[in-house]
Amino acid sequence: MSDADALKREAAARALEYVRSGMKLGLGTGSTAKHFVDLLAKRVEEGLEVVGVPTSEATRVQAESLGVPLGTLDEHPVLDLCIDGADEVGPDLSLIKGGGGALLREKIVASASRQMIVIADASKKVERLGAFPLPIEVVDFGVAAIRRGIDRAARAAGCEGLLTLRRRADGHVFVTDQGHLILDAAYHSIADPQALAAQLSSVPGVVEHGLFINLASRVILAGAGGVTVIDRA
Ligand SMILES: O=C[C@H](O)[C@H](O)[C@H](O)COP(=O)(O)O
Repeated sequence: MSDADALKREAAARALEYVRSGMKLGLGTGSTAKHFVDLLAKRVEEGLEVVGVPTSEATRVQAESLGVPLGTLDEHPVLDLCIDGADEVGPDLSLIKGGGGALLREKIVASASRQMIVIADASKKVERLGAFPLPIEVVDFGVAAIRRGIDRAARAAGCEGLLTLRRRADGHVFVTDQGHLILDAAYHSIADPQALAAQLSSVPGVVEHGLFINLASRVILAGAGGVTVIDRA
C-alpha cells in the first residue's frame, strides 16, 4: 500500500468510530471511500447491522461483493450518516467532488443524510478551492451551447477557465452512472464558491456541479502527523 493509500485508510478507519448499529449509511465513491466500505464490511461480518446506500455503481458492486446489506434512497429517503471522500476541502468545509464522476448521486445522498463525514488524506485541504478542476455534469444535448452558458455564468461569479470534456483512459467519452457527460472546469482559484454554485445551477443543461457547500458536517484528515477531525462551525 502506498503512503497516500495508508493515510486514506487511516481516515476511513477513524470514520468507522461514528457508525452505530442500526444506522442507514450513504456510501461514497472513490479510492478513500473504497477503504471505508472495505473496513465497514469487516465490521458487518462481526455483527454490525447497517444498511448502505451506494453513491455509484462501483461502490454498489464493491459493497455487494463484500456482503454489506444495501438499500435504495427510495426505501430510505433519510439517512443517518454519509461517508465520502473529496477532491478538495476548503476552510469552511466546502468541497470539490466528482473526480471519479459520481458527484450527482453523491450530492443527492449527502443531501438526504443527517450528517456527512468527509474522509481524506491531508493533501486535500486547501486555502481556496479551484486548483482541482471543477467537475460539471451536463446532459448529452447541445453541449456547445451548454458550454457557452457555463462560461457566461462562471464569469458572472468571477471565474474563467477551460472546460474539458472528460474522457476515459481508453479515449472514449466518459459517461456517468446517470448517462450524462462531465466538463472539467479549470478555474484554478474560486473566490466565491457559493456564487459560482448558484450561477452554474442556473444554466440549462447543467445537471449538477461538484461544489458541495454546507453539506459536510465533519472532515477527517489523515496526514504524516496523525489524524485531524474538523467540525463545521
Ligand atoms: O466522484 C468521485 C468522488 O467525488 C470522490 O469521492 C472524490 O473524487 C475523491 O476520490 P478519492 O478518494 O479517490 O481521492
